Amino acid sequence: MNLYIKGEKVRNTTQNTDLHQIMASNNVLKASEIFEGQVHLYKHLYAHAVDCMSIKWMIELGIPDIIHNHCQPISLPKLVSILQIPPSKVRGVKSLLRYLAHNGFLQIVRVHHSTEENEAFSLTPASHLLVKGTDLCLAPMVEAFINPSMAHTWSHLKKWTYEDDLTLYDVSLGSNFWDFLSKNPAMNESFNEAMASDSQMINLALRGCKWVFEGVETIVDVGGGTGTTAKAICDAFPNVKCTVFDRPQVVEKLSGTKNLTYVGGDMFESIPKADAVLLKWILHDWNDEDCKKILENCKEAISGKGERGKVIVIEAVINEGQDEQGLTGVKLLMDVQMTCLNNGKERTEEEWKKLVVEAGFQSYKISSFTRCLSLIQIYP
Ligand SMILES: C[S@@+](CC[C@H](N)C(=O)[O-])C[C@H]1O[C@@H](n2cnc3c(N)ncnc32)[C@H](O)[C@@H]1O
Repeated sequence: MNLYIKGEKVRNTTQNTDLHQIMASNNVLKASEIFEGQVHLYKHLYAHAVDCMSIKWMIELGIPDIIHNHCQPISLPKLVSILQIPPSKVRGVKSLLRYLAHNGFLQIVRVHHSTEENEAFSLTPASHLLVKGTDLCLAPMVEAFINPSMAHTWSHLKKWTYEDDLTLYDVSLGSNFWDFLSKNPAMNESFNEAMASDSQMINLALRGCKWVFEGVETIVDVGGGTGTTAKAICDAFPNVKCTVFDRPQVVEKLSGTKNLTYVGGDMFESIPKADAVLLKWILHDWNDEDCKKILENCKEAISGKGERGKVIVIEAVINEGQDEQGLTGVKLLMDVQMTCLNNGKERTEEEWKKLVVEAGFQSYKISSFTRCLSLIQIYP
C-alpha cells in the first residue's frame, strides 16, 4: 500500500503498525482514528441520497400500505409477488428493505411455517406514519420535502454563504419561498398538504393540554394553512370559534363551517381580533425583527381581552443540555433548515424569552406538547 502525507509519497506499507507509527511521528491521527473517520464520513456521504430516497421509494411503491393491509409481517417473496418485481431486481429490493430496517423504518422478524423459519418485514412506529389514508399519515411531508426543486436548493450552499442577506431559497429559487409557492400552484398544494399532515399530530397533543384553551371563546390561527389545526381545535372545543388566517393564495378557495372561518391577509399588516392567537410553526420561519413585528400585531389582536388574551406559540425549544442526543439532532437540523432556507431559526428558551420581552409581553410559560415541539403561552 502506498502512503501519502500532504501529497508526498512516504513509503510502501502493508502493515497497520507501520501506518500507525508514521501517523504518530507526523503528529497526526492514529490509524484506528483515521479508519473510524472514514466510516463516519462514508456513512454521511452515502446516506445523503439513500436515507431520503429509500423512504420516498418505499412510499411510491406503497410498501407501508401493503404491509399494513397484510395484517401480519410480510415475507420478501410475498412482497415481491404483490409488487410484481422483476427477478433481476429482487436482490436490490432486499438490499433496500434491509437498509430501511437498519434505519428503523422496518422491523425484520422471524416467522415459522410448519418446519421452516423465514424472515419477514413488519412496520415500525416511523413507517406506520407512512400508511396512506390513516389519520396520522406523514407521507405528504416526505413527498413535499423530497421534491427535486427543494432537494436541489442545498447544492447552492456555497453561493448562499457569500450572498450577504439572501436566503438559500432566494439563491436557488430566485425568490423567497412564499413568492415561489404563489407562482407554483402544484408546489403550493404539495406544501399545504405537507403542513396539514404534520398538523394532524395536533389532535393527539391537544388531548393532553385542554387547560390551555379553557376560557378561550375565539381564536385566530395565524398562518394556519388549510385549517387542520383549527379543525382539531373546533372538534375538541365545540364552543370555540376559530379563524384561520393565511396568505390569500392559501385560503381563497376554502369554505368554513359554523365555528370555522377562513380569512386571507398579511400577518405583517394586521391580524383579526380574538381572545387568543395561535402561531404554529410560524415564528421559526422568520428572524427576530420579523418575529417582533408579528408578535406586536398579535398583541394588538388580543388587546382589550384582559386576562383572557394570550398568544399560543407551538415551536421547538432547543435544549441541548437536557434533551437526549437524537432529539437535539432533529432540532438542530430544523435550525439549519430554517436558518439557511428562510433566514429564520429554532430558538433556545433564552432566545424565546428575549423575543417575548422585546415584543412587549410581560410573561410566558413553556409546556411540553409533542416530542419535537413545545407549547409557549405568552401573556400581554
Ligand atoms: C410553516 S407553514 C405552517 C402552517 C401551519 N401553521 C402548520 O403548522 O401546519 C407557515 C404558514 O405561514 C403562512 N404565511 C407565510 N407568510 C404569511 C403572511 N405574510 N401572512 C399570513 N400567513 C403567512 C404560509 O402560507 C404557511 O401556511
